[in-house]
Amino acid sequence: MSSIVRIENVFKEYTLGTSRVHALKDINLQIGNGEFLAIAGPSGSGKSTLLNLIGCIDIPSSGKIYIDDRDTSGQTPDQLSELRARTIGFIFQTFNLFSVLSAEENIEYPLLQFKELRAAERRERIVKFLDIVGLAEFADHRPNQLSGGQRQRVAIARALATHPKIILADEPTANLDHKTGEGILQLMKDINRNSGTTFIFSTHDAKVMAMAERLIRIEDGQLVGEDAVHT
Ligand SMILES: Nc1ncnc2c1ncn2[C@@H]1O[C@H](COP(=O)(O)OP(=O)(O)OP(=O)(O)O)[C@@H](O)[C@H]1O
Repeated sequence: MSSIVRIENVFKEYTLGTSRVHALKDINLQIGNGEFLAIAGPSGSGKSTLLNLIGCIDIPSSGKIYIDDRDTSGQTPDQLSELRARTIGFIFQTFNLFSVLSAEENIEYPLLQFKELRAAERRERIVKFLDIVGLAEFADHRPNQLSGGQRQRVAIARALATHPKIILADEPTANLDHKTGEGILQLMKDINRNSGTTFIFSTHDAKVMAMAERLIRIEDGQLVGEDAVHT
């Protein structure tokens, strides 16, 4: 399996007033194309920081990150945002949908940045991904007309619509009840199996961890172990 993400000797520090926070300390990690991987750890352990670095939302203080064999260090902000737009889809714990847009408009929104995509192709993708997440009948509903689980399904469709190689999900089930959260994880897993899209998600929920195929543990900014999960 080729690596879609390669992290080498990555450190991340934040300065807070006069003190320094060592959020990540010497992280080394390779993630294969098509993996379904969970990053688990307590609050403040560095999960979001790690996801933000993989997502090229932030850059390491030192060390290297390769995404799809591209070295992300030394790239301009424009090059990084292009890499992000074409390679990575994001799912957030708070869904982050536009409240004034319908489900289908939310899914279309990231597609508008790709000038080569014509309206007919955008429509095709909206219909396809609404169907995959089981919301074909809710196309014209706004977020406040949808349940939490349905909102996260719209967010999944939106993340998939750009055909990313990697989907990053920071605590995707944190605002959902257990049953709904498990449904969301199962949907992500089905999509991973059917499409080969790599999924990397963070969680501190044991039930969600149990659904991962690979589980890495982070504590106090360091990787402390890995479980192979058999599913
Ligand atoms: N922008 C920032 N400025 C200063 N410190 C930060 C910043 N972002 C994160 N930190 C610190 O870095 C450490 C790791 O935070 P991070 O958000 O990555 O943890 P987490 O595991 O995602 O936690 P949670 O589960 O609570 O979201 C924490 O000590 C946090 O306070």
